[in-house]
Formats: sequence, structure tokens, C-alpha cells
Amino acid sequence: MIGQTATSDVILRTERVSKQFGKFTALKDITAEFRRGAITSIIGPNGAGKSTYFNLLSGAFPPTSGQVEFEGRDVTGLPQHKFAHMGVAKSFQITNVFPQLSTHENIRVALQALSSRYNIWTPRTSYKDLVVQADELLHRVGLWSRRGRLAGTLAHGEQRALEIGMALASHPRLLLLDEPTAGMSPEETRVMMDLIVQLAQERTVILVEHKMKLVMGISDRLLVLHHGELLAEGTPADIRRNETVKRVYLGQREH
Ligand SMILES: Nc1ncnc2c1ncn2[C@@H]1O[C@H](COP(=O)(O)OP(=O)(O)OP(=O)(O)O)[C@@H](O)[C@H]1O
Repeated sequence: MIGQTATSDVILRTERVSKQFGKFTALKDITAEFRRGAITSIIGPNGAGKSTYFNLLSGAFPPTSGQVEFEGRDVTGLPQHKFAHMGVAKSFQITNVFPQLSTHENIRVALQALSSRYNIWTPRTSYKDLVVQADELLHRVGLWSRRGRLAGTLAHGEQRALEIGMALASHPRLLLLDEPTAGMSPEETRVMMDLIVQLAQERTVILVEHKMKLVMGISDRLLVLHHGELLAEGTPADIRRNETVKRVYLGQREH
């Protein structure tokens, strides 16, 4: 019974996942659960294994050993597009928009890619529907006023918001974000953090971030990685008072 209650709250879990790159162990035996509806941040110093873990969670590559479960189903090693189909979307550290297309066209491309890939037996979404849906997504990520601008001319923070808008095209239940504020000014960072909190009201969010202070205020739970191992897990308050975490992580000046 206890097990059953626990699983219904859990959207994603990893069971003893490890990742080797040749002889190098980038991740070692990570067992962790991600709660539905929560913002969970994966934090840790440079080289801790955060991006590697993110890639395992999003299906970019499989673990060397161990298992990844999404909504109770073993998804270890499933191809990337299946993750999107199941309701998982992600946005990377590197901005991934089409610079020569307008903001609105970028979103339409994302919407079209989905409608053609997954609805092969039904007619393509009409142009009018696409325009309406794209406008709605642009509103949601705060870019409606930029709809006609070429994506390449948007500020860095706006490009990242656009990328998230494109990720939302598939109506994901789980949104994975890898360092969403990388390279942003303090103002852009604040806008992005507000957007993440707002998006998390409707879906589960997991984000990777190495700036710990930044995510302390918005996360429900945190996982701390260090040298490829899970050092600690808990609420921001748990992590703040964890002596081991303080030693290896908070002591670092930048954070
Ligand atoms: N494809 C790869 N081949 C070999 N080693 C790799 C590969 N990808 C990552 N690593 C190594 O694995 C370790 C963890 O890397 P990872 O990028 O996951 O860390 P991170 O916590 O995301 O770091 P950062 O905050 O700097 O992005 C690092 O030592 C890195 O050099």
C-alpha cells in the first residue's frame, strides 16, 4: 500500500542509473524520485554530472546501467521522439531556435512538426488553428509583442523563452530545462524564473542549474550531485542545513 501511494505522486524516477564515458564514471547509482506537480532542481558544482543526468532523464542517451521510469513505465533506452510523444519536453543550454524565421513562425514550426509526426491519420491542423495556437503559446511565454520579429534579432533571454514556447507546443506534462538562465543578465534571469514558476502551475518542471541560490527560492525539492553521485535530496530548507552540501558546494564563492 505504501508503495502504491508513493508511485502515484511520482512522475519520473531513476533506479540506480550509472553512466560511463569510456572508463570514466560520470554518474554512479543514482536512485531518485521526481514528484508530480513540483519544481525539482538538480544542482551541483561544475562537472558534477548534472547535464549527464538531464540527458538520461530526457532520453537523449540511455544509462550504462539502471532504469528510468516515466509514470510507472520503464522508458530506459526508448528513442528520443517517444519521450516527446509520452508528454516529456525539454529545452537545452544552447539556444535552439531558427534565427531566420519570425518568433511566430518558430512556434508554428514546432506545432507543425508535432501535428505531422503524431497525427498521420488525421488531417493536418489548419493554418488558422496553428496561428491561434502559436499566439496563445507566445502569450504564455511573454513574447506576444515580439511575434513578428526575426528570432535571430531577439535578446538572449527572449530566445530562451521562445525555445521554451516551442517545447510547450507538445503540451508536455513534464518540462525539462537545462540551465535555463545560462548567459542571462540579472533582469533576464528574473523574468525567466518568473516564467518557470508560472509554467510549473500547470505541469511538472525539472531543471538543471549550477547557481544554487537562484533555484532555492522557486524549487519544491532539490537534488544535489557531486562527482557523479547523489549527495543530498530534499526541500530547500533541508539542503540549506545539510552540512555535507555546505562543505562541498555552498563554500564555493560564486554561489
Ligand atoms: N560525452 C562525454 N565524454 C566524456 N566525458 C564526458 C562526456 N560528457 C560529460 N563528460 C564528463 O562527465 C562529467 C560530468 O559532466 P556533466 O556535463 O554532466 O557535468 P555538469 O554537472 O553538467 O557540469 P557543468 O555545470 O559544468 O555543466 C565531467 O567530468 C565531464 O567532463
